Amino acid sequence: MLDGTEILTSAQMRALESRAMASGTVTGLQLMERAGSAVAGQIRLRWPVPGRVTVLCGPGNNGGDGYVIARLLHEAGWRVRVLGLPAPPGPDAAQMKDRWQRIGPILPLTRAELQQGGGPHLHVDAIFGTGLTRPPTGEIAQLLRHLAGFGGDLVAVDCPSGLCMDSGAMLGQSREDAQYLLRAGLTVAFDSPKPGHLLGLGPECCGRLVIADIGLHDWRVTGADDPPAAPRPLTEAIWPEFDIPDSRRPALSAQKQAQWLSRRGSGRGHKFSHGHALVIARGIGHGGAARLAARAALRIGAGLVTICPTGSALIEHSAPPDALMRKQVNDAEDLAKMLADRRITSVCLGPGCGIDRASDLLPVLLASARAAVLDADALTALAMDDTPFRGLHGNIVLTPHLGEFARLFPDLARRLTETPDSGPAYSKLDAARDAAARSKAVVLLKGPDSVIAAPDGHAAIHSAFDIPWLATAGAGDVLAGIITGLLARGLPALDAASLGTRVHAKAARLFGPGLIADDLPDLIPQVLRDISG
Ligand SMILES: NC(=O)C1=CN([C@@H]2O[C@H](COP(=O)(O)OP(=O)(O)OC[C@H]3O[C@@H](n4cnc5c(N)ncnc54)[C@H](O)[C@@H]3O)[C@@H](O)[C@H]2O)[C@@H](O)CC1
Ligand SMILES: [K+]
Repeated sequence: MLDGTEILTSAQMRALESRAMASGTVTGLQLMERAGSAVAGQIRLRWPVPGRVTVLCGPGNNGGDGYVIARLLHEAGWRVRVLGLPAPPGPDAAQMKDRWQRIGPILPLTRAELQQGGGPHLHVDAIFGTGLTRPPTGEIAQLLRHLAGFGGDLVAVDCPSGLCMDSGAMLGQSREDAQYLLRAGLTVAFDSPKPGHLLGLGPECCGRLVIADIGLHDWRVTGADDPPAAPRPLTEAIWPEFDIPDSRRPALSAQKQAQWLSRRGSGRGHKFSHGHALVIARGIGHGGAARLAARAALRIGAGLVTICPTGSALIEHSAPPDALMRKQVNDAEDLAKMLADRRITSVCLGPGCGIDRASDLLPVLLASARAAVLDADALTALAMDDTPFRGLHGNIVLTPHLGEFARLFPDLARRLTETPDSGPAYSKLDAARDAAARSKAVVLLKGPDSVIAAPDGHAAIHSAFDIPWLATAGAGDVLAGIITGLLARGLPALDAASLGTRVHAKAARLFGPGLIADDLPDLIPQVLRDISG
């Protein structure tokens, strides 16, 4: 199984569809037929015995897809009831509506009508898709509330209605305290996942996400000679159930990352050709986090890894792994001396290191222009600085969780907590990109929906809602170590952060529930075997 695919925003998706239609090769009506047919096909695959279905059709093209689904399911022997609006939709959806009306009636799209449906059956939500721009109100809001509470089989067309496809927020509802959430068992989206499928409330609302090919691939971005309207920059989704299409990103694709991991070199390589990583530790009694990071850096393939506590704490690090080197770093002067050795290719600062020590060592580390991961206490130390981003550069990875992010970028974090009253709502993707542009470093904003963004706007989303057991003490230290090891091996920061996030999550998936952070590093070899296959 390969995992990783391009993500398009709603605007990028509309631009892609317009390019396809402008080419004269395909019409909007044909795209709508393909979209509806993809959803009907998924329904027939998963519910092979025709039953009863209510299709809820909204005012636009999402509703148009709904009329196609109704017709195709009717032809397949389903008993179909359609609820829709009296106002005429756009020309394509209007044609699809007409075709349905030759088969059956359209009942009012109201909560009262929905409740007339009788016993258990399937519901198809084709009310709003990428065109949602404001919170649903009035009768439709009432109906969505009812759908949210009813717990039957719900299939969403493109997305559950009310979800902002660019952010994963429910418009008009706070992220922390949503009043109602549609929870589909299945969401069939078209061409590419959108950020909202992967971020925020998206995964919870979408259920199983299927991306249907509707034949738009030839109009994707291909290279420098694309017209200016081309959708870019591209983002990458990393999600357990996707296949990788042939995506042409400047950053390494997941597939190329895997090839990079398994490259063998000339056979004459020595340990320094795989880099030398330093992991800064602290005084006595605080070494666990740094040891987790160092073990992970070794396992991901850094040629050498040296753990650097204060002199008094060296003894604490004498236990295995014996492959780990130890060297005392008592102060900034010691670190400067070590970094004079150009064979040291990356540094991990933060896990268990202490805020004061991180503050002391940061200026020397930044002045050395070394690739580095700044995690945990190093992020807090940065946030306490009057000029927190001075000296950061594109080969540094900042790895904040939301709390640390709020300390470093309070205004961006605040925007994330506001209740969105129009779309596209401000997303975690926007926040990570803004933070990367401001700090000039790569930002890995951690969570079940991790976003990795570079200062130039390239970004990846890693969705890991399926592994809640990864939220365990020390898991972040292991991730910092993995990324440090990849940086040591020479991988650019955006790729090191996205590949590191992927390896980390895969290790957690392999282990399953009951995981503790100590288990993760030793699972890395198996993950590497799996992904470089
Ligand atoms: N454009 C195309 O060629 C294709 C579009 N497809 C479908 O079309 C959808 C997008 O269609 P549309 O752009 O028509 O948008 P939607 O069908 O998502 O939205 C319908 C209309 O509702 C209005 N609206 C937005 N928020 C509202 C609110 N809170 N209350 C009431 N009305 C509101 C908007 O003005 C919009 O025109 C996609 O999600 C997909 O399902 C597919 O058929 C594939 C082809
Ligand atoms: K929908």
